[in-house]
Amino acid sequence: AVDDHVKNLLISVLAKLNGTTGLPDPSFGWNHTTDPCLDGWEGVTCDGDSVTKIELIRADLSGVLDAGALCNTQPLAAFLTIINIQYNNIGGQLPTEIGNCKNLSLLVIGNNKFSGSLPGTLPMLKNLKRLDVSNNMFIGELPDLSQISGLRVFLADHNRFTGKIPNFDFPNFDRFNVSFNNLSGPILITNGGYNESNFMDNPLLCGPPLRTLCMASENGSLSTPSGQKKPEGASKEDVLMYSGYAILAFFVFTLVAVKVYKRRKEEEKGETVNKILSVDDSMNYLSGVSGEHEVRANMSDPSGTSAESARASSSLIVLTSPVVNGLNFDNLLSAPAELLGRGKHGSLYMVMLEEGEKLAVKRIKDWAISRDEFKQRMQRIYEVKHPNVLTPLAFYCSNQEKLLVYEFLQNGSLPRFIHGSQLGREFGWASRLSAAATIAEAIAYMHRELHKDGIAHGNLKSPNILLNDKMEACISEYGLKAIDNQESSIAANVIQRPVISSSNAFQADIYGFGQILLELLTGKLTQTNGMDLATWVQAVVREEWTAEVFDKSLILEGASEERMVNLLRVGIKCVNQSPGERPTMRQVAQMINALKDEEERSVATES
Ligand SMILES: Nc1ncnc2c1ncn2[C@@H]1O[C@H](COP(=O)(O)OP(=O)(O)OP(=O)(O)O)[C@@H](O)[C@H]1O
Repeated sequence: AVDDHVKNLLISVLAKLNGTTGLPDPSFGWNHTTDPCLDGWEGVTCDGDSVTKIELIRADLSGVLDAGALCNTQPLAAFLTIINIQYNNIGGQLPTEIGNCKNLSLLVIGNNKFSGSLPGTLPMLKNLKRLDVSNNMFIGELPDLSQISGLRVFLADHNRFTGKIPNFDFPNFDRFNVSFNNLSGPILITNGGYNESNFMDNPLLCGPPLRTLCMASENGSLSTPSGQKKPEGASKEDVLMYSGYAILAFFVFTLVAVKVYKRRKEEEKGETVNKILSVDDSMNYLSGVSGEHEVRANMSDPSGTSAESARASSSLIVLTSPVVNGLNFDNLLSAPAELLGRGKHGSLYMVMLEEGEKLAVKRIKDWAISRDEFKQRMQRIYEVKHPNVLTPLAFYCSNQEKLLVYEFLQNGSLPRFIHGSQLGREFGWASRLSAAATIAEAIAYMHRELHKDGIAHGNLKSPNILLNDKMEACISEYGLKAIDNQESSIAANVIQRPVISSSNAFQADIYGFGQILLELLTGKLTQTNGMDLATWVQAVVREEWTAEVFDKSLILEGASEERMVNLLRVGIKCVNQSPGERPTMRQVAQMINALKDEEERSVATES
C-alpha cells in the first residue's frame, strides 16, 4: 500500500487542483480510507506501490498545481514519470519545485490558465520527452531546454512568451510549436521539417520558415523586424542569407522607383489633377538631383481630363489626409521598409518615415486592371469613406506594379486577438460582438455605396481586419483586388448557381464575413489542419452539440450562450453554399446590431 504521508499529500494536491482548501471532489475517489494503487483512484497509475502517473485530463479542475508538495515528497517525486493535467482551468504559476520531479518524462499542462514565467528549473528535468505548456497565459522568456537531449515534443504556442527562441536542439523534435506568442529575433534553424505554422503570429520573429524577412543592419548583423540585434553565435551563412533577402527587397523597391522615374520623364505637363494632390519630381531625390518638390493640386476641378489621368497615373497620388500631410514619393522610397507579409495578392511593407510616422505599403503584382480603372476604383473608395474602412492615403499605378499606402495600425489584425495572445489585452465576448457589428455595418455601407461601381472588398478575411488604438475594427484592403471570375466562383461557391461576376464578389464578401464570425465565435483558424472551419461548424451544429463549438474562453467568461448561438446562426447563413441564399450585408448588420443591443440591455440590467 502507498505510504500514508504520500496518500495525504496526494489528497491535498487534488484538493488544491479542485480549488478547495478542504477535501477534494469525492467523485475522483481520492480519500483517506482507500488506497491510490489498490483502489484505483481516478487519474492515478501505479507501478506496485509507487504512483507513477497523474493524468487528470478535462477533469474540470480550476485550482492550482502544488508542484512543491508533489516534487519535494519522496518517494513520490522519484517515481513520478507523467503529469498530464491538460484541458482544465488550472491557474497560478508553475512552481519552481517542478524541477525536483527529476524522473518526469511527460509534463503536459496545456490548455489551462497558467500565468507567470516558466520556472528556470525546467531544464533540470533531464528525462523529459514531452513538454506541453501551450494555450496558457505564460509570459517571460522560453527556458533553454537544449540540455534535455531526449526532448521530442515542445509545445508552447498560444501564450505570451517574449524574447528570443533559445538555441534548441531542433533536429531532435518530432513536434515543436511556439506560434501565437510575442517572441522576437531571427529563427536560426538550418534544417528543414519546420513550416510557418510552427512559428506564426509572433510579429517580431523573422526569417524562414516565416515569410517575414530579417533586416541586415549597417554592421552586417541581423536585426529583427523591430530592429533588435541578432544574438551572438549566428553563423556567417545565416547573416549572408538574411542580408541577401534584405538586399533583394531593397532592389525590388528601387526598381519600382526607377520605373516611376522613367515614366514620369516621358510624360509631359498636364498640370491639374482631379480631386487629388499629385506629388511630382519624386525621383529627383533618387537620382541625386536636389530639387524643390512642387505639389500641384486642384481640389476644385471635379472632371479630370485624360491628360491629367495620364499624368497622375504615373506618379504617386496622395489623397488628402491629415495623416500624411506633405507625403511625397521621396520620403516614401527612402524610408526604411520592412516586409511584414507576402499574401496571395502581393507584399505588405511597414515603412517608417523620418517623423516617426509608420505607413503600411501594399505592393500588388500582376493585377490586370487598366491604370484608369485602378485610379477610378481608388478614388471611389476614397470618396465613399467609412470611418471603419481604411482608405488609401496614396497610391501608385503602373502596368506591372500597384502600390497602395495605408495608415499603419500598431495593434495588428484580428487573428492576433482571437487566436494569439495580445499582451495585456483581453478580447472577450463584448469586444468580439462589437467587432462583428462594426465590420458588418461598414461592409453593408460600402456595399450599398459601391454596388453600382461593382467594387466589393474582394478579399474579406480576418487578417484584413485591423484594430485601431481604440480597439475598433477597421477593414483594410477594400477593393484592392477585383477577384477574377474563376477565383470568385470558388470563394462564392457559385458552381450550382452562376451569377454575374461583380455580384459574385459581393457574395464572396458575405461568405468571407461569415468565416470571420465563425472565427470570432470558435477561436479557431479558417483552415485548421487542412479542415475548413465552415464545414466543421456546420457538422458540429448538425450533430447538436452546439456549445462545444464555441471558444472555451467565451464560455469561461460567462458569455450569453443564447446570443452566441444567435450570432453563430448568422455566421452559418453567411457561409451558405449557395450564394443566392446568403443574406445581404445590410440584413446581416441588422441582425448583429439587434444582438448587440440585446447584449447592452442585459449588461445594463445586471449592473
Ligand atoms: N495597415 C496595416 N497596419 C498594420 N498591419 C497591417 C496593415 N495592413 C496589413 N497588416 C498586417 O500585415 C500582415 C501582412 O499583410 P498582407 O496584406 O501581406 O497579408 P494578407 O492580407 O494575408 O495578404 P493578401 O491580402 O495578399 O492575401 C497581416 O498580418 C496584416 O494583418
